[in-house]
Amino acid sequence: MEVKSIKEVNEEAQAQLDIWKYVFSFTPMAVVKCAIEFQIADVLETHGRAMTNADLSAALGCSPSILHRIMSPVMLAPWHKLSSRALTNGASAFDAAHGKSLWEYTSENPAHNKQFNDAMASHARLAMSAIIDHYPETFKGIGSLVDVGGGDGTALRTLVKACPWIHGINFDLPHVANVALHSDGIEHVGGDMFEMVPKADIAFLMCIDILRKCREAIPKDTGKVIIAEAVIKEGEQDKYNYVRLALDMVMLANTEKGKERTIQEWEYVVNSAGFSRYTV
Ligand SMILES: C[S@@+](CC[C@H](N)C(=O)[O-])C[C@H]1O[C@@H](n2cnc3c(N)ncnc32)[C@H](O)[C@@H]1O
Repeated sequence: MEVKSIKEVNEEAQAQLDIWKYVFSFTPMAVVKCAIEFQIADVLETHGRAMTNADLSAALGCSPSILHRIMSPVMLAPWHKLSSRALTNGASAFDAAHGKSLWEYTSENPAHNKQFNDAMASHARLAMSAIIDHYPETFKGIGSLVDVGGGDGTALRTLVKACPWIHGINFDLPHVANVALHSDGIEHVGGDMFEMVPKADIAFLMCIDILRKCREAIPKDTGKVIIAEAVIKEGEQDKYNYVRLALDMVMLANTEKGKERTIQEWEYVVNSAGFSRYTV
């Protein structure tokens, strides 16, 4: 395995951070558009004094937890918030725009499927390389690993290249698994993760909501689930928080239930799925 110096790792992390900032630079405008659509300024003006998140969401008829995410001070900076009728109904903004979920849309549009998978692959390449650089111990001694929602298999290709002792199972929806590139040491399996996850020593997730199924897929005593996800740090202003919050807006806009989570929310999700221990 190629070993990078701390300076190189830090420089790469900073470059990735800069790129994420440019990629997501549109999100404050989306938030402002939402604030205008909600007429938040008018609601506050009419109310005549400061409003709590609970009062404001009640006045707007929208979900308090979504409003809280949109109203996050870091994302808002000088302005305010986001939403749409679709969001208050619980469907994603993507659904509202296209009349179907992102996954239905990609399954029916091969060109968009390719574009989306390519975009995810760019993310996977960077994210997996960073994970391997920072946590090489995690992958020692693993026989098999299933990447749940693994897209075109780029994350696994990166992992198996660095750790050739691992047998990789790339699991995604059939329309994604069927067009994934062949690669030695990796098998592609198509299916719905809410129904079953292929058996392996380790389940790896860069997207979430199916922890319970992952728990069933791994050995009871020795199995692990590795989750590569952001942890939102409320009240803290470290240099990555902008990216985490922007990613949360992307989830809000494109998925029905997807979100980035605080450590307390992760704790709840992990405990609810029946896991007794976790390490962050
Ligand atoms: C946000 S992408 C993440 C891709 C990749 N893991 C990464 O982080 O770069 C989510 C992936 O989950 C897949 N997916 C969505 N719903 C699924 C389901 N019900 N069963 C299996 N895969 C699903 C999508 O096709 C997509 O490839």
